[in-house]
Amino acid sequence: MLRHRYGARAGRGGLTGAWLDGLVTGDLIPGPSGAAPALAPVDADLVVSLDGVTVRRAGAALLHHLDWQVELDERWVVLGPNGAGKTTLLNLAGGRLHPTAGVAHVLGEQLGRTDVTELRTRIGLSTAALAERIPGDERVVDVVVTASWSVVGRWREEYDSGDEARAQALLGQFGVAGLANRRYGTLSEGERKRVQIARALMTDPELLLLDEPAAGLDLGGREDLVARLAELASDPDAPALVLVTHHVEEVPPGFTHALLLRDGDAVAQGLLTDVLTGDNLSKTFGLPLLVERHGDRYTARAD
Ligand SMILES: Nc1ncnc2c1ncn2[C@@H]1O[C@H](COP(=O)(O)OP(=O)(O)OP(=O)(O)O)[C@@H](O)[C@H]1O
Repeated sequence: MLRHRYGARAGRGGLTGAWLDGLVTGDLIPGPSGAAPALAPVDADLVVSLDGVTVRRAGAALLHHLDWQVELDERWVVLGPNGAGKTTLLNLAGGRLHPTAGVAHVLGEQLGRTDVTELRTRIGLSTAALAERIPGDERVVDVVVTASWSVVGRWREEYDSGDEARAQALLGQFGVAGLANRRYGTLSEGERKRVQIARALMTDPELLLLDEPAAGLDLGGREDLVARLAELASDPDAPALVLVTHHVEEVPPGFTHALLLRDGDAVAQGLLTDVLTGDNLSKTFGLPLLVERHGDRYTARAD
């Protein structure tokens, strides 16, 4: 079992692992015997780089020839209707699945040519599928601390006081320190979401992927979570962030970029202020929408 090494992240200095040593832009990394050589990523600051990526399942393209790049200091929101391919994209960026076609690099590693077990230790992922696996009788602090060993459900793994202290601090960062000794199953949906994000941050990841973190929250819970994510987004030491949502109201201040997906295709992508327009959102959701910006927040309604 592979233990995460939290705190090992070397600031925001870029991906300077040995794999890049001696390589220049466009150099070829030798592939496995018989396989085509892989192109090195062009920029060491790229956290995610998709080049013509397609993901097919049961004959359907869940993602279709997608080009997308996330840099170290960027905070992305991925918006789109049900079935657009958002979770598929997060699972790809999280090293949970490989492209059917095209080339995907995550944290400098090419999917399909790297040990994803190692890669996953560098990525914080919070999805409904992972949340469903958390035992209801687990202590909240254990839900967070067990991320160190990539397990859900504390068993015989060993943790030291530093692990527990970090888990407590993260729970505090998300306003749920007082719940540390409660059973996870007794928490409200809003409290669970915050615990899940604290868990995803436990390993000091270089990339944090959040799938619909505000889903199921009431208005107060949503606003509280949006404020806490805005705080995270403004922290220069925070990992690169990718947040999936259906609602522009859930875009936290400080997020910098947006990708709009529909039926596995990118409708628009780039700077948030350029991308979150009525035209783009209307194409994405398939109905005429009016999008308004109020300071650093957005609203949308049928036009
Ligand atoms: N293993 C699979 N086999 C066949 N189709 C799949 C598979 N996994 C996902 N799909 C389909 O791919 C499409 C995209 O799924 P995905 O979960 O990525 O969408 P999404 O944008 O996250 O949707 P939602 O907003 O409803 O969560 C959906 O139509 C889904 O039914």
